[in-house]
Formats: sequence, structure tokens, C-alpha cells
Amino acid sequence: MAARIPATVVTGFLGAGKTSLIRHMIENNRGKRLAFLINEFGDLGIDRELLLGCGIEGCGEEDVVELANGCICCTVADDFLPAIEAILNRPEPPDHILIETSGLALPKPLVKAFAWPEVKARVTVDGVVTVVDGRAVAEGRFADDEDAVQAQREADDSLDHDNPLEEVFEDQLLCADMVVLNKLDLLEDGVADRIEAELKPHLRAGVRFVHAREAAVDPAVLLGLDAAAEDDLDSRKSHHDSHDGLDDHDHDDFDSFTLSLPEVADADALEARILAAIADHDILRVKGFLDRPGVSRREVVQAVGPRLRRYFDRAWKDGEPRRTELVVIGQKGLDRPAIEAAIRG
Ligand SMILES: Nc1nc2c(ncn2[C@@H]2O[C@H](COP(=O)(O)OP(=O)(O)OP(=O)(O)O)[C@@H](O)[C@H]2O)c(=O)[nH]1
Repeated sequence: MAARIPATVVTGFLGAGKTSLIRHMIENNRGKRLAFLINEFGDLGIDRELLLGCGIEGCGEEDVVELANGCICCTVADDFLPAIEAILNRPEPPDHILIETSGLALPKPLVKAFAWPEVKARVTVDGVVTVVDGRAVAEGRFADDEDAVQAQREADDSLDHDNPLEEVFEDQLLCADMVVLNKLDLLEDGVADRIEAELKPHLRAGVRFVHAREAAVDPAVLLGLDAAAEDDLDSRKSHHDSHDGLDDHDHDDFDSFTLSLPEVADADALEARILAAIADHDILRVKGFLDRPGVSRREVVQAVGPRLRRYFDRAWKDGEPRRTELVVIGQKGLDRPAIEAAIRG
């Protein structure tokens, strides 16, 4: 059998640092031919745009494939398989494939797809890398209310949590071969070690932790784990393993919408309104691009919980419509009219 191409699955909750990790990998890639499959929740395709916007050599249009139709874990057969086959059938197949899942995806159904005979013959899962937002963990974003869980367990004997964030977060950890504990700069001394000690007993044996800022991890550490995860599915537990073997997962727990705005003359004022909306409506993630009048470059907006960053990436291209668009993601029941009104001001 010809050597199989290794694929790394990069997972982690919304805003943990997956795109940053992949970007760092592209910048520090020592001559390997890489291909990227990018999937995200929300319909703007921002992550692909961000990677292409960095203008790094070795990251061309054809190398970054976006899986746009919903969440990868629920559309494996329709979207993922044709995309991976197209990559494998290129005249010059890549040396390594990287797959960024959406922040709400469960990695296990994706890894399972690699066990399908037509894929397994040609690709192997080198490793599942789970990026963790250390600050969000420290703030207790993924922690259930213990009393509520206990009450629920007593009521229906199920293992389900009352906090869907925690379920997704745990599923991503339970599938990991390596955990990147990110956002060290936002943690007090000693907190990263404490988080690692707390998470470790819940993970599969031997899973390594790497602590990182800006998800900057040497590709030599991330790639070449040689895990063959598709042969090892039983050890990767999921809250969504069901008795009939079918995955039982949908994204009804989460909501997203896209907001289009006119050009933004005062970005500081818009930032303040976005932050106020995030606080008032418990929004998990906002990201998008701003059209700033008189400025040749587009401005990126990234918010994860209460923290927001803005920076200019690339120039608007000739003929490209200059747009201001933001994707807003939160738990089910987002009050769209109120959020829109708050952000529009
Ligand atoms: N302070 C701080 N911010 C970080 C770090 N790593 C990433 N970020 C920021 O966190 C935000 C989200 O990072 P991304 O890399 O886009 O996260 P992601 O996991 O790809 O996000 P989704 O695809 O939306 O789930 C961006 O504003 C990053 O600049 C870090 O180590 N420290």
C-alpha cells in the first residue's frame, strides 16, 4: 500500500485559537506542502479569508478549502469526503493535511470518517490537537452548576450536562492526542499548571499538554504524532455516542446570525457598542470585517467573550465590494433584534 498522507484535526471551542495555530504553522512551515480544510459555524467564511489575508507564501487560494455547509461533524459524508478526495486527487498531493473544525464541532464523527475504507486507504489521522482557551476555563465558562447537574442526574439518570458549552468542550478534550493550553498571557502565574492538573485526569492516558501564547506552537511538536486515531475510536469517548452507534448531535443549542452595517467612521464607538452587547446578551463570539472610509485596508474585528481585538489585515482588492459584516454566535435564544439595535447604535 502506498504511504498514507497524515492529517491533523485541529479542534477547540469558539475563539480558543485554532486559526491562530494554523496561521503560525503556515508561517513556520519548513517547506512541507500543506493543504487546509476549514470549517466554521456562521456563514461568512471568515477563517479562510483570514488565512488568505495573511499573504504568506505557501498559502494560496487552492490550498485553503472551505467547508461551508454547516458543521463538519454533521455533514461528513456530503462535504468532507468529496473535499478530501479532491485534495488527494491533485496532481501534487500535499505532504500533510490540516483540518480546522468549527468551534462547536465534535471531533469524533470527523475522525470516524477516516475509518471509511475509501479514505483509510489513503489518509491517516496523525493526531487530534485540541486548543483550549485557558482564560475561558479559568473564568469557569465551561463549568456546570454542580447542584443543577446533580439534580438532573437524580431526575433522569442521564449523564447530560445542563451546560451545552461544557459538553462540546469535554467532547473536544476527550478526543485529543495533544492539548494546546493557549492564552497564557491572560493567566496569572501558576493558573496554567492548575488547569492542566485539573483537566489531565479526564483525558486519555498519555495526552501531552503544550502551553502557548497566540497558539504559537512549533509545527515539529504538533505534526508527526502518528496516532492513527481512526483505529482508536473506542478510547475517545463522547457525550454523543449513542447506543445504536449513530452520532446524535445537532447545533440546536447554539445560534448565529450575520449583521451587515454601513461603513464605520468611528470604530472605537462601534467597539464599545459590541462589547456592551456581548455583556448584555452573553454572546460567545463576534467576528468580521469593517469597511473604514478613506482607509485602503479592511479592519478585522475579533471578540471572544468580553475580549475584543481589532487590526487591519489586507487591502481591499480592486472590484471587491467593501463591506462591514459581523457574525454573532451565542447560545440558543439570542435576541437578534435587541443585539442588532445595540450594535447599530
Ligand atoms: N490574548 C490572547 N489572545 C489570543 C491568543 N491566541 C489567540 N488570541 C485571539 O483570540 C481570538 C480568536 O482566535 P482564533 O485563532 O480566531 O480562534 P479560533 O479558535 O480559530 O476561533 P473560531 O474559529 O471562531 O472558533 C483572536 O482575536 C486571536 O487574536 C492568546 O494567546 N492570547
